[in-house]
Amino acid sequence: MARKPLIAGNWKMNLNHLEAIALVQKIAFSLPAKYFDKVDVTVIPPFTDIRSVQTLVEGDKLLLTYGAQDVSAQDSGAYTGEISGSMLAKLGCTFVVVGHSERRTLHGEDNDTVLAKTKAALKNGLTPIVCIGEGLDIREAGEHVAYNVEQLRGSLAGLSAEDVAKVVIAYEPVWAIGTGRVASAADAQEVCAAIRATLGELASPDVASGVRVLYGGSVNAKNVGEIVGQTDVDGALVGGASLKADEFATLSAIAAGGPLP
Ligand SMILES: O=C[C@H](O)COP(=O)(O)O
Repeated sequence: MARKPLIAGNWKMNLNHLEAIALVQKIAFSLPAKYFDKVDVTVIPPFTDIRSVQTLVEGDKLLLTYGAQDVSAQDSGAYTGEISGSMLAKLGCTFVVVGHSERRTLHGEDNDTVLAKTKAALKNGLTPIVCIGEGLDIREAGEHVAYNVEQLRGSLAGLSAEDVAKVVIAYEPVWAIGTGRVASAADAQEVCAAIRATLGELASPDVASGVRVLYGGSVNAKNVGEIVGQTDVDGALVGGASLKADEFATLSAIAAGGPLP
């Protein structure tokens, strides 16, 4: 099944709502409509920026989409500081990142939490970008494939095949995030292929062939071409390089197969 590449820019805790508007305007200006036939491009700003991004995207009829970096597992109620899936859906979000390694590590999110958040996203019509990835110790021990398969199984446990078909998976080796140390294209392919095979077991080979599997970790305009050129890599979850309009537009264009903007 042909899978349209997805480039998702995770801004993390960067840019206020005014800076967000400026960045989205610049990206939209740098990436003309013709590219969007061949690549989906989304920005994932902090919660406080989303309403401003929504107003801009809807007002100017931009073709890029947007999402959130996290979602509560709960529907509503006494959960101070949490943001629900229905709130994000109301803001027109397409995607929500769940289980990013920074949430797993810094906020103690385990697979059960990630699964609950994945379900909350699906329940509200949001596409979860479910993140998995191994630390350096696991990689050096040569246990990275088994580790990622186990994390994937835990994060999607019990989902119906119909729901598995709706998710995006992001493989982000923790040692490659924000370090400038990108996994080789072969490293990315190895794990992304194992992810797809596991999705086939969890749902069906047909479902697995339609799910987008992204790579994330120090992706930039120089390395994105080789990475998304791999059979089982369908795009990228981009951190640092997504904060620079020119670079993000360029790497999106490369993922679209060119030409450069
Ligand atoms: O969500 C994005 C990833 O954590 C990658 O971040 P990075 O591109 O800055 O390494």
